[in-house]
Amino acid sequence: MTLTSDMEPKVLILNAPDKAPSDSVARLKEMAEFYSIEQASHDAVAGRIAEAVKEKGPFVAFIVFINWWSRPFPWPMDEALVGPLVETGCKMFSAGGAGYDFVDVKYMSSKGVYYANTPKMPALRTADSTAMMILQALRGSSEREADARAGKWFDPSKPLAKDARCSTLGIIGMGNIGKLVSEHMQHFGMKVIYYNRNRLPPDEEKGAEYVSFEDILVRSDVISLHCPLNEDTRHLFNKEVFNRMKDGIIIVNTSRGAVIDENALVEALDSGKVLRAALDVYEFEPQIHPGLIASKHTTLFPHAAVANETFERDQQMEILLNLESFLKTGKPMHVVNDVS
Ligand SMILES: O=C(O)C(=O)CO
Repeated sequence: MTLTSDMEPKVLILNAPDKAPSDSVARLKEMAEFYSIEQASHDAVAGRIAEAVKEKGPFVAFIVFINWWSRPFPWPMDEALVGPLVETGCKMFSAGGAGYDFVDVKYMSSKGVYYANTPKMPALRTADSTAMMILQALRGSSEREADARAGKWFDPSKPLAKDARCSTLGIIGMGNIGKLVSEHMQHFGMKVIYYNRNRLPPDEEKGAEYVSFEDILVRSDVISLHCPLNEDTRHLFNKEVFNRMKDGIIIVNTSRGAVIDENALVEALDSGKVLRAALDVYEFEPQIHPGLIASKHTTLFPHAAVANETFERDQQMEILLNLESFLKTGKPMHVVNDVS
């Protein structure tokens, strides 16, 4: 759909884009009228949307400025939440996040409306943090730090750090984040193998070797997860799959918590099958499994791998670019479901 000049497009926003550069916001204000509602629970936001549609609609787009830390989330972004917008002609939805497991994309596609994510800006930060977490797990930094804080000097009888140069990294999911992690870790001398639904074109592999899922399990010393959460990947790592991995495997997860069965991971950490785990995401956020907190062999982040002082500015910009592209061409920049 292309917006014609005789239309005065209205855009509904959830929270203000308070970190985006003011000139980009001003530019968009010349292209559309904005109405905003505030973040709350799913049902409260559903009510606010229905009211806004009735009083100020119809809207052509709905964009959302919330980050991973501000609760309550209004998710899922489903028919109950956005139905009144869809039914009155809203054609584009966008929120921050490379992941979009909180969006009912099937519903949006069935209604011929776009969902646009922000794949680029989170990827840079998450890949940096993942590289740090892989190194931390290889070196057992949490155990070392706990010893130092407890006044215990270095004890070489404990398992020594693993050498990145002698280790193979298995990446599951070779999208924007997986590719950056592959490049980062090759700089530290790791051999990188990857599994993805489809093999990448050779010029995008950049030294990583495409292998089967089974090969990832049996050849990797470290496995880093970068796949989306969906029906196929929920509990991809379960008890039976952990058992097929090398003894002493290291698991790093900055994708989505539910890709791992957390009970099975805790069991595998306790038995030593998994030597260490470095995690940013959890099955039941914001709760962290008590077994992961109790384990000496975990490095834990509170879904903050993406967070740094420039992130919100850049993510808000990426959402605004989706909107700008939609207002100019009828199609957002980063569509997840190409309904055109
Ligand atoms: O971008 C995302 O999907 C995130 O979860 C950021 O950590």
